[in-house]
Amino acid sequence: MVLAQLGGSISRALAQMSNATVIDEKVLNDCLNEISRALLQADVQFKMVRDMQTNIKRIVNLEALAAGTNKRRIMQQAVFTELCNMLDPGKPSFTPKKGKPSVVMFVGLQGSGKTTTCTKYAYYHQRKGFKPALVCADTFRAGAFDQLKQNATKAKIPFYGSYMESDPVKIAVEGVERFKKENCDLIIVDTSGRHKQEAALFEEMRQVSEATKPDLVIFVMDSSIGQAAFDQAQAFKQSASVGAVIITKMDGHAKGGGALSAVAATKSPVIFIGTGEHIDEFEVFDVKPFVSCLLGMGDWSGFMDKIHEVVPTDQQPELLQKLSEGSFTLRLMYEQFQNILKMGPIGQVFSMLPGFSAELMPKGHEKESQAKIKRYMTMMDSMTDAELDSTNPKLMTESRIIRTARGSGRPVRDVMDMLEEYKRLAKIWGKMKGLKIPKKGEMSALSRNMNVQHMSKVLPPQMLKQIGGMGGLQSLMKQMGSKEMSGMFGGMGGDR
Ligand SMILES: Nc1nc2c(ncn2[C@@H]2O[C@H](COP(=O)(O)OP(=O)(O)OP(=O)(O)O)[C@@H](O)[C@H]2O)c(=O)[nH]1
Repeated sequence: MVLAQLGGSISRALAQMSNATVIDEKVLNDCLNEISRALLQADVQFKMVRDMQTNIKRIVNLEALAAGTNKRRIMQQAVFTELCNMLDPGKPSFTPKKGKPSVVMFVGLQGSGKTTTCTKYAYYHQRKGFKPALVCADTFRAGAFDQLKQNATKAKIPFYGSYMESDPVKIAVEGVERFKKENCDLIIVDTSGRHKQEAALFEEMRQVSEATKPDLVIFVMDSSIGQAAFDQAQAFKQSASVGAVIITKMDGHAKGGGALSAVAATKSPVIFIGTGEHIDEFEVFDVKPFVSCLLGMGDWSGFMDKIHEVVPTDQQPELLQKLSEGSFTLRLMYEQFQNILKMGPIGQVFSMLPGFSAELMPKGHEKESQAKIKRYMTMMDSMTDAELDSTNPKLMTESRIIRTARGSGRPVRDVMDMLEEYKRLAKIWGKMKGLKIPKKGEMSALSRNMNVQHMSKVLPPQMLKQIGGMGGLQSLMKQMGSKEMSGMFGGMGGDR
């Protein structure tokens, strides 16, 4: 991904700004111009970049910037918030429910990865306990039905299509009716693509949509199309009521900024991204980690922030040490589950540890998520110390899985689910291998900055002004030690 380049350019712009002795309007403008240039190069649409620039100028208080020692962070936070807002259209998309038949129609240009993505989407839901089915209403591309058939057979997903029939509407209607009768709860209709946006394609899409009345229309977009993303997404939105977006080929050389444009054009959220040709190279899309990555804040500082928020202070050095050695074990996962459960009602926990949010705790399903975490912990209670402390999932042989299932009174499938979850998290957290642990002083400086940020939100604005804004608060906390300050102002009610 070329996202790293974007991160690098933004980091350089921020560093230049924080090195300036005096922060005035010009320095701020120069920094914003640099950031805008970097975003444009990453294929974010021009108008969006311009709006973002205006918004940041409105948010960032020049006085606070001048006084605060951590200018870079203040700006970075502002850019981060703006990009997150761009990617969050403010309303979640339709989500299928198990046991209740839903029809989901896929649209997109030829070669965008539509057919592959239909199967990935079906497979993802199948693993979550859905009964999906695939309908090939793509009669335009020779070979489309064969491709879908092959993919579906591999994933053991029922499919419907025809070599003879040339009317996509007829096939779509027949397929949907048939799978409704067969009690499938997620009927996925793959439609034709074209090499470019053209009237015939849109008319066909409209007819299929009218005949099958989908609960959700997903627009599939190739991430490498660059600045064309906005117009393409908008054209699809105008012809079919697109309710969600999936961006494919994020593993390639795409710059990633197109995702922002697609959301803006369709006013619909990105729900998944494709990260490879294989059926399981498909990830739930989570706005915050994506933007962290886009800004190059990613792995290190974003990760640290989250650890500071969720992991108790005394556990932090040990956790970081283990991660730097690349040993994310089941025991570590267990301890992080404990931390999350201790934080109280999950619904109120705004930020979670990296990787823990979207997959494990989808919004609106907090109760189930909490129960799932407890179930996972019960299963881990039946594992041996060697298993918990190992980073090698192969230790969990078939017989050990059966034994753990029996020991915890859970079905074997649940143990396998838990191990899958572990593998997923180990992949995310494994990226921390080789990280440089901050020295003691650096660590407390980091926590202090976190606390300054937090305090500035918690304190009534009047009081913050009296203290001398962000800069005043920062030096005050330095003098008093951030812990005492946290104690002093604790319980004043914050933003979460
Ligand atoms: N690297 C990578 N390749 C992908 C991804 N998604 C799809 N592809 C590949 O992109 C190519 C086109 O995918 P298809 O699924 O055939 O595209 P389509 O949009 O259905 O094309 P039409 O049916 O002609 O409209 C195939 O070679 C896929 O394997 C992805 O996330 N990453």
